[in-house]
Amino acid sequence: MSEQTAEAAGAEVAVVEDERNLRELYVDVLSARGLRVAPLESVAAATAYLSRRAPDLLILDVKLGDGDGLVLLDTLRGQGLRTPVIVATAFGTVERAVQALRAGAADFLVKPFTNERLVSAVGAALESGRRWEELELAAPKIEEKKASGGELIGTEGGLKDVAALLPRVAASEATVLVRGESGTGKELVARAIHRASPRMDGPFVSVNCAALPSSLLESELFGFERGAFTGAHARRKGLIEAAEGGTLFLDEIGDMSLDAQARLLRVLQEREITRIGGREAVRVDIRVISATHRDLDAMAASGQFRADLLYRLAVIPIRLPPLRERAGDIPGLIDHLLEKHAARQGQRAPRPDAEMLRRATEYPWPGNVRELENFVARAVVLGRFDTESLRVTAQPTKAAPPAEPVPPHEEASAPTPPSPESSSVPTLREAVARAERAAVIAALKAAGGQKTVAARLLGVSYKTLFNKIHEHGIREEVHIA
Ligand SMILES: Nc1ncnc2c1ncn2[C@@H]1O[C@H](COP(=O)(O)OP(=O)(O)OP(=O)(O)O)[C@@H](O)[C@H]1O
Repeated sequence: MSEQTAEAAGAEVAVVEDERNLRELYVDVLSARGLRVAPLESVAAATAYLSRRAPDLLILDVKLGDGDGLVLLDTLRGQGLRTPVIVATAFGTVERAVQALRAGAADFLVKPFTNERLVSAVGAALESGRRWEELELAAPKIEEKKASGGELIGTEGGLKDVAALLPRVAASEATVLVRGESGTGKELVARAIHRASPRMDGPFVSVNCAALPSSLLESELFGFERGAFTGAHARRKGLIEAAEGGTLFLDEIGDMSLDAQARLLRVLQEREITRIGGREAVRVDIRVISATHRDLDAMAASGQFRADLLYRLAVIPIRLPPLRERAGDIPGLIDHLLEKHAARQGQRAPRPDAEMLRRATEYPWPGNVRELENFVARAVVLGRFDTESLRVTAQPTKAAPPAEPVPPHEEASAPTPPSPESSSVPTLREAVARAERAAVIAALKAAGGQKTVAARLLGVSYKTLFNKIHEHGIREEVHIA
């Protein structure tokens, strides 16, 4: 806890442990590091203590004389407790640990543990609590700029109808739900609607619901009042209020927790919000456009997404087709993207030849227009099309079945792409990528699809896991399978 001790000195740690010896051990070890320790022997004592005080860290035994620590943790989180929690358990199974992390624990200790393990877990949890506070209290990361965005190119697969519909959709105040695979242009469409709407001079606030753990997403969206939780030293407006007079774009809405969904439903019904920890309702004038690549109907049928919210979000549903369903649009898109990137990079665009166009239209583009755009941007930098990458990566290997394609541009951008002759022997880069992908999928499965939990199991940050999921093209079904 060396560096962290300085941060943590004087921090208050509440320890709920029914075994006296262990309680005393916590007090001895942690007080020696300059922490203030409140020993509590039961669920009842913990409940009474927490109703009066908000410690900086809570250490919670699972099996307590008068109850279950995880049930207590669940209740406390439900009541809005934001304090980081370490769960200590003698039942060192992965299931129990996963359960603890799912209930919102920052870490878990398997008994018996060493003093060093205790000290390092406490240091890290206090540090993460501090970082979390900083994150919460930092100036809001609001993307409040006017919506910029390109033209919607293409006509195939129903895109022509979408383009024809946009002006009417823009003129209305109706909520819009844009569905489509990743990279099909959902955000592009949302921005186009905003730009053509009477709200065009207002902000376009884009929020990626999958990029933040659910508790953070709620406070980002709804804001909070001073004292709503530890570290909420000042009132802060949320992103919904920041979108006042403009458009709120909720990307990856299928990743929103059920709690946040319930709050959002109230916003849509009543056009007002209540900040976290607040009582006063604040009126808001926003238009909501949301997007998802998930099957929200199936999620609603299985109770993972609120059906009543889905109806309200999808007053105007728009489906964007994957690029493989509109291969005829590919040459036009290539021209458009070449112009865009050549202008941006101040370079001359290479000219596409017939062979490249043939391969490009046959290639399935699992990353859709975004992948095509990366391919074109790379061509502008290189001064030539990396046609070979389309051929190599268009043939999925056994390790990357079509159901879960790995975005090929990752491999295509490798310094030494694998040669066709060596396809039975993976390069080290490929082998590492496969192992990494398998580990991410295994962790997501073990964590029941909860990314916060999976990230902890993998020993990486939430953001790293999020990036890896995208990098390896792991589909959402895998998360919850
Ligand atoms: N029809 C299109 N015409 C021109 N550019 C497009 C088109 N569709 C997508 N793009 C471009 O492709 C890139 C990805 O699009 P966008 O971010 O809108 O996709 P998305 O569906 O929101 O992706 P994700 O679900 O991963 O967030 C952007 O740079 C966008 O401008």
